[in-house]
Amino acid sequence: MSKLFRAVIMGPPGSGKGTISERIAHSFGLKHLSSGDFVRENIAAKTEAGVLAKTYIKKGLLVPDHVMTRLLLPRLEEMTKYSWLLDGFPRTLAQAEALNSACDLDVAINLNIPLETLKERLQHRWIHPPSGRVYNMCFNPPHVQGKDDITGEPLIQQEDDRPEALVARLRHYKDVAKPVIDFYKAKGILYTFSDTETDRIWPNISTLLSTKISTIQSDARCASTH
Ligand SMILES: Nc1nc2c(ncn2[C@@H]2O[C@H](COP(=O)(O)OP(=O)(O)OP(=O)(O)O)[C@@H](O)[C@H]2O)c(=O)[nH]1
Ligand SMILES: Nc1ccn([C@@H]2O[C@H](COP(=O)(O)O)[C@@H](O)[C@H]2O)c(=O)n1
Repeated sequence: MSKLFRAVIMGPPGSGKGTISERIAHSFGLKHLSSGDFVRENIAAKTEAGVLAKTYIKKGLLVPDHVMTRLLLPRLEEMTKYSWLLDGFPRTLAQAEALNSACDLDVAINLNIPLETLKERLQHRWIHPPSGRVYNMCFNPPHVQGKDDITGEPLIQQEDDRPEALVARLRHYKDVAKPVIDFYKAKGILYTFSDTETDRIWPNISTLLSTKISTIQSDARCASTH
């Protein structure tokens, strides 16, 4: 039986986590678990955690660790039989430690994208909330402006993408990201990718994952024959 592969992808708002996660899920057959989409589902469903989370997101702040951990860890327990890529969690050291107590990770991908690039991208981001599909008027525009390619339903811009909320998000992200990056660096599983374009980063991430996943599968084959 091949060993399961578990990874997280980290980076500031607008760094391309969702975009790259979709490519990874499609290319390597991993389940893409978007913590942001999961939070938005809970907000839409008006769950207790969702109502609480909304009060923080409206101010461009991170949702408290205990709320995010209480949301995500039971979701991961449903995924014990799958290889997965977790997007947007952990965002703090407390979240990383909680995740570490629940499961072992093989790779932590860290996207290092310049501030001006992030601002530019998020000003042009449009999403289709029901599906989570993400568009960008400069990078991947919808076929019909303002409409989702699949359903034709209206696209929206997220409240926390507004320039005034974005400044708070980016400042807050910087404060909390470094201990998480150091945590995974110390574990020897951190891989950082720096560029302004996803299409230039993608081949390097694809090569890393091809190498890591084939190594894990060959180790599992060796273990099963001994
Ligand atoms: N111009 C440009 N836009 C990009 C590129 N990569 C992604 N985008 C767009 O930039 C925006 C942000 O990308 P996402 O994948 O949503 O980034 P994220 O890290 O998931 O963002 P958060 O959900 O806010 O954490 C989206 O509108 C993407 O379509 C790129 O290489 N160039
Ligand atoms: N670990 C996390 C993940 C998400 N949030 C909040 O949800 C918002 C949307 O998440 P994206 O990954 O789509 O950006 C995000 O802006 C945070 O407010 C969080 O607090 N902690």
